[in-house]
Amino acid sequence: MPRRKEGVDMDWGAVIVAAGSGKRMGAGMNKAYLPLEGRPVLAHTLEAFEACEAVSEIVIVAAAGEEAKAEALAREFGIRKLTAVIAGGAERQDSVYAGLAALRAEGALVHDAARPLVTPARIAACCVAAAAQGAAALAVPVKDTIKLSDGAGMIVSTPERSLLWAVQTPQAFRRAELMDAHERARREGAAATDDAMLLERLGRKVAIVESDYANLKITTPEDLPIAELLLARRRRDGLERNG
Ligand SMILES: Nc1ccn([C@@H]2O[C@H](COP(=O)(O)OP(=O)(O)OP(=O)(O)O)[C@@H](O)[C@H]2O)c(=O)n1
Ligand SMILES: C[C@](O)(CO)[C@H](O)COP(=O)(O)O
Repeated sequence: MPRRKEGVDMDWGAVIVAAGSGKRMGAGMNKAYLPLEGRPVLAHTLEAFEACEAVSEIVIVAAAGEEAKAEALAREFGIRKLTAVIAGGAERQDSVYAGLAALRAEGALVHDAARPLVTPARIAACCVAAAAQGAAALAVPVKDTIKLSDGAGMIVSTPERSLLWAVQTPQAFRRAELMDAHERARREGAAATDDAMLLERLGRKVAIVESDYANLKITTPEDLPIAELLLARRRRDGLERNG
C-alpha cells in the first residue's frame, strides 16, 4: 500500500478503457494500438498512470479477444501497477462498469486509453480535488461558440459560453459511489457518454479541475499528427512526463 500522499487521503486505482473499435479513426483496428512516436497509444497512457504516485493499481479494459495483447503491452512497457486485464462491453459505459468490478482501491479514476497525453501532475490534481470534494473531472474551457440544434440541422439556442467546459478524463470518484451510480443507470436504462453524468443524474456534485488542451482524445485521423506535435513540443520544453 503506497504512502498516503499530501492532500490525497485515499488510495487510487485507475480503470483504463481500451475496448473501443475506433470507427471514427477509420484505421480498421483499435486505435489504442496505433503508433504514437513509435509506441502504441495505450503505452503512453499507461506510463502516465504508472508514473503518478497517487495511483496504486491499474485495470485495463480491453476489447474482447485483445486481453492478451493488452497484457503483453503492459509487460513490455514495465507497467508494474497492473492488477487485471478484463474484457469490455458494447458501449464505453459497459466497459467502465466491467473495469470497476475488478478495482479494489477506495478511489476510482476512469480514463480513456485514447487520451495518451495526460500527465501524472494532471492525474494527481484530479485525485486531490476528488478527495476533497467527492468527485472531480478534468476539463477545459470551451473556445468555440457552441450551438444547440433541433436535430434537423437548425440552430435552436446558444448556451452561455463562459459556463461551458469540454470535459476530459481522468474523472475521479469514490469507487463504491461510482459503482452504485453505474448499477442504478443499468437498472433504469440510463445511457451516459462519461461517468460524471451518472452522478449528475443523481444530483451529486462533480468538481471541475482545469486541465490543458493537450489532453486530447485521439478520435479522428487528424488527432494523431496533432498528438505527435504536442509530444515534440513537450519534449522540447523539457516537460516530458512531469508536465
Ligand atoms: N465499448 C467501448 C467504447 C469505447 N471504449 C473506450 O472509451 C474511450 C473513448 O471512446 P472513443 O474515443 O469513442 O473510442 P471508440 O469507441 O474506439 O471510437 P469510435 O466511437 O470512433 O468507434 C476509448 O479509449 C475507447 O477504447 C471502451 O473501452 N469500450
Ligand atoms: C469520456 C469522454 O472522453 C469525455 O469527453 C467522452 O465522453 C468519450 O466519448 P466517446 O464518444 O466514448 O469517445
